[in-house]
Amino acid sequence: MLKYFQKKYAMSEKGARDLFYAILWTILMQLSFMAPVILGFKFLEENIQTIFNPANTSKPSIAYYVVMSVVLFLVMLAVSYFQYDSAYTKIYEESAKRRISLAETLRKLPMAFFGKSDIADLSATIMEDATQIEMLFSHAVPQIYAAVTTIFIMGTMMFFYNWQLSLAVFWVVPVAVLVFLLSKKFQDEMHQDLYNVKREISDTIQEGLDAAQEIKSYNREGTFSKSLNQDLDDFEKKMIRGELLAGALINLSYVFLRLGLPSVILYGAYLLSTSAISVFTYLVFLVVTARIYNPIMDAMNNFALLLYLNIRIERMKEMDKMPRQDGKTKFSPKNYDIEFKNVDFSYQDGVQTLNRVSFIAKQNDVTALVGPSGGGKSTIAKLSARFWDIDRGVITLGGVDISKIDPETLLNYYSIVFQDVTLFNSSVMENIRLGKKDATDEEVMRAAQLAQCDDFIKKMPNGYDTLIGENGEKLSGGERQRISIARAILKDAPIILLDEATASLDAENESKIQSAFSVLVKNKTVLIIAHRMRTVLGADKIVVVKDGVIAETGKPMELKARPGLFSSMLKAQYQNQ
Ligand SMILES: Nc1ncnc2c1ncn2[C@@H]1O[C@H](COP(=O)(O)OP(=O)(O)OP(=O)(O)O)[C@@H](O)[C@H]1O
Repeated sequence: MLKYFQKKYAMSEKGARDLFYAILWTILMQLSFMAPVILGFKFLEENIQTIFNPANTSKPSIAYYVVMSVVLFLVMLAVSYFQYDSAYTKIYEESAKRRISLAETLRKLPMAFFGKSDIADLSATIMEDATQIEMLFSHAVPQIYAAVTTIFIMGTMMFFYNWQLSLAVFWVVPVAVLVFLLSKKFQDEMHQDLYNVKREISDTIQEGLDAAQEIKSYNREGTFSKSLNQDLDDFEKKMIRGELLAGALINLSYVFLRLGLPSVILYGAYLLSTSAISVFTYLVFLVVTARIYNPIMDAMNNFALLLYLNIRIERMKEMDKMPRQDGKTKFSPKNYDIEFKNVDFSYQDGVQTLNRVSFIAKQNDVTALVGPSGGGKSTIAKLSARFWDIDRGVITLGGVDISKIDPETLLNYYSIVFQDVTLFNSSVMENIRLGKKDATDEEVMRAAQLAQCDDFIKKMPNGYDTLIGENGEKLSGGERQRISIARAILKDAPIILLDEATASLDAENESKIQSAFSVLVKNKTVLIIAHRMRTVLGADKIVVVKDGVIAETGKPMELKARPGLFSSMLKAQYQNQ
């Protein structure tokens, strides 16, 4: 049973055990709530017998019923407390743990996962899905199991008491359940459909927010909001249509359930007229029938909710199954050479991006990755810091296979200066301090000076305390990159991954960035995606990448002298200048 819960509802072992206890206590609670009714009937039976049969002088003991009532009341209180504790407190604890574990999973997922499922979707899974599932396990699941068990127990007792009247009570249940199940398939499809549309809409909104600048600059606001409105309209129509149809089917099954009471009234009256049952039995069945359908309806409602949430649980299982990037957190490389040995890599199955890539980027050397666009330069640079895990071959840092090292530990050894610099809406000081959390203000300022940031920062209204706006929108491209270089200088990691700016910078910015680079790369292992002649020719080693394979490697002057891809690229660039 516990294993079943764990697997079916993607729960931890403790969570499954807590759910089991929550169900058990809910059953006990429902049974304890029935006990006073039974006691009441017993009391009535004894009194009615005295009314109908005056010869029977045995008086019921009032004291007995008073004591029993008090005892039952205390039992009900105690059981309710345990039910509440197990169904709410414990289940909410599980849910909090589930959120933390999802967040932990996210941290350990390879970057590849984030390409496929975007952030809006992931945060929806963590917050929204986890909240819905929390509700489900604290309310719906214990109630479904408890209702089914309680009704089974009550039904059996009633059949033993009077099987004919019990048939009149229960014939409606299988019919109603059948209609309900018929709607299940339809509801499943509808929910999956709606859920997908909803995800698409949040994706569109997220995309719109991310690309707000582009949408504005290309005057595409009208088109964007038109397509969003269209999606929202579709969603609304689908939802109304789905709700109406599902609602109609569910109501039909409720109508069947409601037919139970008239059946008991009519059939009971008939049995009474033939003296097959006593007035008391008739009364008992009328009272019970009036009450028994509500828990059945609740169970069906909860079951519908469970169907809806199945899709969410499946998605959580999907995330749990993703391969995680783990590894040792203790790591001491003997040097900072990066070596690729026969590395194969693909972003998607069937499309090989890198094919048997082998080269060494030596410590204290600048290794330049050059080659045509789309050849795989950025991929190589990112793989060297384990942004993704490779398909075949090995990448080592100081002789240690990086796939065996925890990604966060590994990243401590890298400074990454790419074009897509992420800046935060806080002060310039804090943005640079990101390179080294505990750096003093003096250290930050010194790094900024070395990265040639000092002059433009001092011109800002509040100097280092100026807020630089969401993603640094108040800064120019060259200034943003210099901030990111300052971060890297502050971090002072032994390996530098650099993506040289492709956008044309003005002469002043260009020369400042060059001097900032030269400070940054001193005595480091430098892997640079190079676009400019000056950088390419100044490198210690060139690795030419084309269509995912290494076309040539060597010193710049050697390659220049030799006919090949590099020399023809050089010629082409000179001709363009
Ligand atoms: N996240 C990704 N998912 C799927 N495919 C990708 C991804 N990133 C890159 N690619 C593909 O991998 C191939 C190599 O891309 P990569 O960015 O490494 O080339 P590059 O040489 O750095 O190009 P450029 O000089 O234009 O930046 C390209 O075909 C690209 O479309």
